[in-house]
Amino acid sequence: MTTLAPVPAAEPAVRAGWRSMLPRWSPKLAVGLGLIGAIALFALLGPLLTGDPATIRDIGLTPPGGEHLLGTTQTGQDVLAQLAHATGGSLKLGLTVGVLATLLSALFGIVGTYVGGVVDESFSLFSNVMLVIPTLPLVIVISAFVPAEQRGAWTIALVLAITGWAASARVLRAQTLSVRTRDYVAAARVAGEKPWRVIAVEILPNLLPLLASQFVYTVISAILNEAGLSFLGLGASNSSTLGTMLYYAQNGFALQREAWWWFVPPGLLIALFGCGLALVNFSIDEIINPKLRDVPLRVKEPERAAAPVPRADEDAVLTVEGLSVEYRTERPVRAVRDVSLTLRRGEILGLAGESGCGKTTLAYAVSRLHRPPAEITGGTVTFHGERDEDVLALRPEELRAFRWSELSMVFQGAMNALNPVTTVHAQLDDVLTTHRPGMAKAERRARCAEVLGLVGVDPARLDSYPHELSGGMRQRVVIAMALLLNPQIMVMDEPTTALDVVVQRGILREILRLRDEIGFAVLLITHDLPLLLEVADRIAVMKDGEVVELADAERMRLRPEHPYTRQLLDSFPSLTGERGSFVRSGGSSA
Ligand SMILES: Nc1ncnc2c1ncn2[C@@H]1O[C@H](COP(=O)(O)OP(=O)(O)OP(=O)(O)O)[C@@H](O)[C@H]1O
Repeated sequence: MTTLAPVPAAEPAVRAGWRSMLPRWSPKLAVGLGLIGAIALFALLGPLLTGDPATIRDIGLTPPGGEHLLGTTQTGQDVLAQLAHATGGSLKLGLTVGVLATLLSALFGIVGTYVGGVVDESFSLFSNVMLVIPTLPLVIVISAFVPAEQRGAWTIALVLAITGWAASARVLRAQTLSVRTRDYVAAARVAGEKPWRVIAVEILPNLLPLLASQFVYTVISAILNEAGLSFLGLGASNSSTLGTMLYYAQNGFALQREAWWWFVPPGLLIALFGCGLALVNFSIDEIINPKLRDVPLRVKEPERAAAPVPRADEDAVLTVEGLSVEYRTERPVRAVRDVSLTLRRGEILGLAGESGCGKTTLAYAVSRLHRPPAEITGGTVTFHGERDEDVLALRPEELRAFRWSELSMVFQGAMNALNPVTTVHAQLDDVLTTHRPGMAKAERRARCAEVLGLVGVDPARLDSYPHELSGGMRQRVVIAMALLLNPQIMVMDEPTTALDVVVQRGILREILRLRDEIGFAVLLITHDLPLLLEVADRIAVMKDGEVVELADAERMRLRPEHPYTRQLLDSFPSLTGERGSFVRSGGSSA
């Protein structure tokens, strides 16, 4: 595949090596790391700066002030000093439980599932049993069973880890079952990779966001559960945690005595720490999934003043003028460069070119379906309906109406776009209820049956589910869906590539017939130039994001002008049955 040359842009600077693996610095990540860092620093340095938290003074329940920044407890102990020690205790306990429970859930949820058979069944049974045992009573029983003097922080951590892994293991098992059957995992197994490597390299990276969120959840619930246990007097006997602080505040009637400084700071710290972990967790998705790394989550489309281009040709239905699209990634790619095209009413305009030349990007941009990091950097797309409309300047509600009513789309692999759990009728009907709310039910059903008939599918199939149809039938249903509202333009990107040649030709013949009957225009994208020579009226050839030649199909077949068009034509078996030079010189059959 040809990849376009990166744009020689100065910004954004390319991050090299391992740094390119890191998520982009975002406000979320900064706030999350800031919160965790500040709390961890407070836990580390606080005890050194605040003195002994156990010192009893004769100034019980003093509100925050100069000498005691966070006031004192009932027995005159400094709340700030207690908070610093307790934060350290809670963080250690939360992180220990988080690590232990995550390891247990990974063992039972991932390894067991990957190994399969009896191991999976027994691991799954054990997880289920652990899941149905009510956690809090079990924790209370185990904690109560251990004598108070032996009930240290480690014992509590162990108890919480043992009771806290099962739910995560269930979730991980479900996800592992799904990932285990994916093609790339099967390919790794066939390639002879060892089981531990398949788990570590193929499966685990896909589960990391899940593991990370389970870890965050376990840490937070460990801190909260420990607070609950301490509250009941079953917490660690030899350590101070935020939970024990809350326990003593409760016992000292802090709430009734309006001593908010005793219980608000520990509660607030638990909430802030959870918030920080959750924010960092969002950024972990970016580390794992390269697709998310460069994509701004929210992109505000630039406001454009409508600049419709008057039709140059009486018959024009769509004019694309100087359109440029760029992928704003680490290495920006100018996928479409200054493309100008005119689509005439009722014509089939073919768009051909090798893989990666920008055909799909152009189709998405024309339909305004491009998503970040793709950005339209220049040009106009004008639809010539009752009046000329600048498609790139349409507001969201105008765009929604424009898309299916005036311009519909059939994209690569569209037959997989059908929802497997609803009938063909329900899916066709959805389009009508959205765009034609005034249409009666019987009328809608009749229209759905009519379009199915148009594309050569028996209307009796309306009540079938997609899995009950062949690939060719599903593809026809998708085309029927695109026809429902009688659009003036259909953008078809490789609409038949997944089908065998006979079905492919059948569907294309159907499209030609429908075009003759209904009169819509088609922008037909494919890298199959000979196919375009058969069905298209005019053909545009793209290379490296630019249209290098645009001509009538007949002229292009007989007298291709651009060397690249000639090369492309030569690379297919010729229409007269002889093989093209590319195939011959390659020495192998195409
Ligand atoms: N999300 C993306 N981020 C960065 N670059 C991208 C992205 N999507 C596509 N590209 C690049 O844009 C260029 C055009 O891709 P596009 O999918 O439009 O090609 P195409 O002609 O439709 O190819 P094919 O026929 O294989 O589908 C390619 O160089 C591709 O690597």
